[in-house]
Amino acid sequence: MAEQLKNTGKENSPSLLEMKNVTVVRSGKKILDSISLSIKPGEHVAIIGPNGSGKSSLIKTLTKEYHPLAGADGLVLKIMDKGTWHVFELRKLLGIVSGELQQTCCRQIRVFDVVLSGFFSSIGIYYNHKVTPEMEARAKEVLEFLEISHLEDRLMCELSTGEARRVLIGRALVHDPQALILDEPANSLDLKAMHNFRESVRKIAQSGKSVILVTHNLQDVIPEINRVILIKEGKVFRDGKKEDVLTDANLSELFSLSVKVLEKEGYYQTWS
Ligand SMILES: Nc1ncnc2c1ncn2[C@@H]1O[C@H](COP(=O)(O)OP(=O)(O)OP(=O)(O)O)[C@@H](O)[C@H]1O
Repeated sequence: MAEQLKNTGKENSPSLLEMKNVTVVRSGKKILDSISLSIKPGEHVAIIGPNGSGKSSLIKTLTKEYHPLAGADGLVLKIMDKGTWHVFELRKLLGIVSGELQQTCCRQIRVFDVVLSGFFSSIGIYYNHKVTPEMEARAKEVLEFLEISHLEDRLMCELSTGEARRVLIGRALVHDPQALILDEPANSLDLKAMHNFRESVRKIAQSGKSVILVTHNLQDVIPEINRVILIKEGKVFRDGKKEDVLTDANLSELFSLSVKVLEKEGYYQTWS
């Protein structure tokens, strides 16, 4: 407990996420190796690592797609201070946007229905879903907030990658989750789409919701993020204040490549 408080400095608030000694084995290989980290509600964090370092596996462990090795010494995996969650409850608590989800959602479904389906952790609305006027009003509010109301009647499969990514943020936000988790959010976005996407994420971060960004690209790290966790070979390699962690030495060691880090107006870039 004392260790956890020392990490955050916020003595009385519960953790949004808490992991201690989390190890995940798939196909006989340790893909997460004794991960320990704690994230407070409202904190904005970037989780950065090279391809195959374990970033997506970390998210899948949070959403219970992957399970930690039972019996590890001092194992803790808690979300909002609770160890046991129904998987649907959990998905509502954490709004998740990933490339995988985008592929799954690329169907003949109306944008408005995709956003509404965030209430049901489904993709699209089905006969057993009871959509209330309050839900519809909230979906409209979210579309407005993200400045994509004009897309509401379009079909998901007809949207550009950038448009679809913002719709999925809407789906993730509609049920007012504690945190928005973005897994490789800016992949395949062009300059303008990336700019629009970042502006939407900045607005969400400024609204007080936690933003947890998982990426291998420093350019995705919005200025509101002030903590960075580096993941290497399934382990936490560095964890701390953005300006202390995003250094030439750390990034060179992380990517096993001589890298220079450039910072401009709150945004970071690497040069190798
Ligand atoms: N279900 C699985 N079965 C076997 N190996 C897996 C499984 N899921 C992940 N892995 C392996 O675990 C390692 C970490 O994968 P993960 O997808 O978490 O990496 P990542 O950091 O998200 O990579 P990327 O940036 O390429 O998406 C990889 O070596 C991957 O092949």
